[in-house]
Amino acid sequence: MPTPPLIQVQDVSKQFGDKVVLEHITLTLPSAQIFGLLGPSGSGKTTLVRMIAGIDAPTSGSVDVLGQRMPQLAMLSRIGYMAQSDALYAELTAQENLEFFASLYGLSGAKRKQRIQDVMELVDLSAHVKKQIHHFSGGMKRRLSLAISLLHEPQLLILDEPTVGIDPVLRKSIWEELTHLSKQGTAIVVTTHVMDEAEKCDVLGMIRGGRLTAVGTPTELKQATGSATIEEAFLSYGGARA
Ligand SMILES: Nc1ncnc2c1ncn2[C@@H]1O[C@H](COP(=O)(O)OP(=O)(O)OP(=O)(O)O)[C@@H](O)[C@H]1O
Repeated sequence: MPTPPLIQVQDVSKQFGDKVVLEHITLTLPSAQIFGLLGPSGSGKTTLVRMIAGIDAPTSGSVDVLGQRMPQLAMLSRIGYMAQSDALYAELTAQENLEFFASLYGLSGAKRKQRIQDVMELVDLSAHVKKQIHHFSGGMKRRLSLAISLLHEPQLLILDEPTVGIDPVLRKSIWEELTHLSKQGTAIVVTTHVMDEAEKCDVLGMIRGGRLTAVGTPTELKQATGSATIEEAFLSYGGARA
């Protein structure tokens, strides 16, 4: 049997009440790579990635991940999701937050300890594990949220604007890690406003007003529009300045 595509979004539309937020989105991502979703504020990026993560369901159309129809509870252990706003317990320490989420993912004992140590090193927060979250800066909370999404070594990692509020040095190291994870076989879906991040994706989808206006590698999208930069390509596909 042929391997199913990693992600198959088929004619997906989404409405909230009367408001149409996504219209007829069809998108196939065949295998593990870094897929970036670039679009202005309010274009529907979060809505689309939430459906790929299985947190929300389409109004019409279908979403399949690794051959499984979404949303599906059993897929949660294979997907890591980092939302735009941090879902952390402010009264607990970083360690306690990590232990809580690790137990949700069924991690225990030595494995749990090791994974917590690894992900905290990765986001450069090892020195702050004993600190309560309400003492964390915005950037530290983002980094902890990223660490949590990686705890269970998901096959598919979905990151909604992961580097907002993170300084350029750490942003670079996070992107190096995403590239490293991708090379090891983790599929990554990331939403962004930032053009230099978009350049680092293997494939980009441009979204505007709930419609996918273009999909291709950064080079393909620049060539197709005769643009020197992704920002120019994005503008020529009708995007407002992101
Ligand atoms: N639960 C909801 N109920 C009603 N409208 C919603 C809901 N969630 C999202 N929307 C609307 O859907 C549209 C798309 O929102 P979405 O958050 O997906 O955009 P986005 O591209 O991720 O924006 P941003 O970059 O600002 O996060 C917006 O107009 C938003 O107000």
